[in-house]
Order: sequence, then structure tokens, then C-alpha cells
Amino acid sequence: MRVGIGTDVHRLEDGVPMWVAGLHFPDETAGLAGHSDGDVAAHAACDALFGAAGLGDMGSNYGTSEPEWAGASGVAFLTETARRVRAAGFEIGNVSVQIIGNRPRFAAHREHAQRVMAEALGATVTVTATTTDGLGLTGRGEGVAAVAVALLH
Ligand SMILES: Nc1ccn([C@@H]2O[C@H](COP(=O)(O)O)[C@@H](O)[C@H]2O)c(=O)n1
Ligand SMILES: C[C@@]1(CO)OP(=O)(O)OP(=O)(O)OC[C@H]1O
Repeated sequence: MRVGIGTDVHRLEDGVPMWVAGLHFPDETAGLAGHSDGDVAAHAACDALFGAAGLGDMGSNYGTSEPEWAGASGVAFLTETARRVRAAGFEIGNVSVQIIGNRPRFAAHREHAQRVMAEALGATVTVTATTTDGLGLTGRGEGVAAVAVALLH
């Protein structure tokens, strides 16, 4: 068995659609800026999977110079990452992701996000969320972060 860890942070920007953990939050006035849709939870999960497999990381697999990944969804990255990890000979045990930020409030969306991410990966995904009690870049509302671990066998 092999484990991997992934972390991602994206900046909050007014007028950008908010996508996190494969879900769109249409009521949010600010979203996550990035080359892709900025889905920190999906990106952290992909980095955890790549790290566990020894296949590099998000940046080495999906460079920002590659136009096909411009605006790409978290689900697209999860689907392709699972394909690459399996092609390297691994099975995905499970992935656990924690979103760190004030918004979106996530509790009511947990089950839906877990389903969407699990379907993309073909493996169990669990999602938790926490604030940082108003401290740091997430507490000040400058961005949203996520941390993930993945187990492969
Ligand atoms: N974006 C978030 C952040 C937190 N939650 C839920 O609130 C609980 C308490 O958060 P603390 O930061 O005070 O520990 C947390 O356990 C989550 O259930 C959330 O839904 N969305
Ligand atoms: C996803 C990629 C590629 O589109 O770019 P971003 O959306 O900016 O995301 P980030 O987590 O900063 O970097 C990883 C890149 O591979």
C-alpha cells in the first residue's frame, strides 16, 4: 500500500464562478481563480494520488501551458488522474479531502460532493471542511485551501 498527500490553494476573486469538490455554488459572489476552474479540493486529491503513485504532481501532469486544461473542471482532472494512476498499475483505495475556508459553507453539500468526486475517481471519497477561526489567508477570505490524502494498493 502507498499513501500520498496533496495541498492546494486558490485565490478568491469577485465575479468568478465558485467550483469546489466538483460542485458549482451559484450563490457565491466570489469564486476561485486559476488556469482551470480552481477546484482546490479536486486538485489536492489529484496531487495526493500522483504523490502516492510516484507520478509527479498536478503541475508536471497538466501544465498551465497546455490549452486543453484551461478552464478544466475538477471532475475532468479527477477522471484523468484516476486513469493515469490505474495505467501505472495501482488500484485506488480511498481519498480523504479537507476544504479549509470560510465559504462556501460545505456541510449541506458533503454527500453530493462525495458522490460526484467518487464517481469521477471510481473510488471512495470523503470530504470534510473547516475554517481557520478567521486567521490567515483563508480566514481573511483571500483564498480557499484544501488538503487531501490518498491510499493506493
Ligand atoms: N467552509 C466550511 C467550514 C466549516 N464547515 C463546518 O463547520 C464546522 C466547524 O468549523 P470550524 O472551523 O469552527 O471547526 C466544521 O466541522 C464543518 O462541519 C463547513 O461546513 N464549511
Ligand atoms: C490545474 C492547473 C492546470 O490547469 O492549473 P490551475 O488551475 O492554476 O491550478 P493549480 O493547482 O494552481 O496548478 C495545477 C495546474 O496543473
